Amino acid sequence: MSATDETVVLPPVPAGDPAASRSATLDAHEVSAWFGDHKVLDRVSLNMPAQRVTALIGPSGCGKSTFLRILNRMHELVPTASLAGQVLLDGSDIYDRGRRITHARREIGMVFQKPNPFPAMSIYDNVLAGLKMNGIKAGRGERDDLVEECLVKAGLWKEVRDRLRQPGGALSGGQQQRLCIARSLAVRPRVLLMDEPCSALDPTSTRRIEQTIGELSDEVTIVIVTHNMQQAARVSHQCAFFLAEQGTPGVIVEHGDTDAMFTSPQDPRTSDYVNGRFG
Ligand SMILES: Nc1ncnc2c1ncn2[C@@H]1O[C@H](COP(=O)(O)OP(=O)(O)OP(=O)(O)O)[C@@H](O)[C@H]1O
Repeated sequence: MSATDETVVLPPVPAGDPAASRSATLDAHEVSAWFGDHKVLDRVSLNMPAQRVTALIGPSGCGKSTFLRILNRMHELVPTASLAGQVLLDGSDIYDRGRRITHARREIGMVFQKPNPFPAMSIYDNVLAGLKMNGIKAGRGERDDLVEECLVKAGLWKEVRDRLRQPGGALSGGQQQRLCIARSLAVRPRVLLMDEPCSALDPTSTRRIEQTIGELSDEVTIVIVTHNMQQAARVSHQCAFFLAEQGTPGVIVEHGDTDAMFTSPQDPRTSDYVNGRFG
């Protein structure tokens, strides 16, 4: 990422209930994707409601990460990549020609599989790193408040409040991942995408991140890719089961309320997958 030429101000914390209002609904409509002439997703539609956690599940290679990256315009960073369809953020298409790519990425943040803080940069500066990249101005007092706000929300404040000037790289893996979540939150996104955020973490750190996801879900829409069925059951409100059968592009076989997907799936392939019979 690079600094942008636009200068914007930090979206205000809404008065009253800060949680309620920035979360937005994301709607994927008939999304198809290719790498070169290899089609990897075929007309995938999914509604990801505001203030809800949506889990994307399915075997390796079925297109979950590609779909996730399409949701904040990261797919187009791959030179051979192309796509069709629409992604609507509260009704407006993030791929509209008049819409800046930086705007989509600011509104729709991403947390990756491997924690990727800037290791030599202080914890404090790590949280604020996204502001500079997005050309967001904030005064000193505002920055201090924002660092505390985001670290509290990411569930890290109590552990680092006395060492904010120490390097981010000195934290444990789980703490680094929560620091990355805090960094994503600093630009006040409306949606947070998480691509297997716990796969590099131990069980204790994993449960701590899951707790953070639960705490955040009121204020930011969360879409998470996970291979861990217990995790999908624990953290998500709804699930979408992706599958790419015998070299065909990935599709959503079934989606719906998480409890229903796990207890009474409609499609036998979903049942087989959530019960660990393949994948
Ligand atoms: N940069 C790329 N260039 C070419 N093909 C790619 C690229 N990234 C992914 N693919 C292909 O797209 C298909 C979907 O991959 P994707 O990573 O989205 O699946 P996934 O379900 O997230 O898999 P996993 O669970 O293993 O991460 C696969 O066939 C993969 O090989």
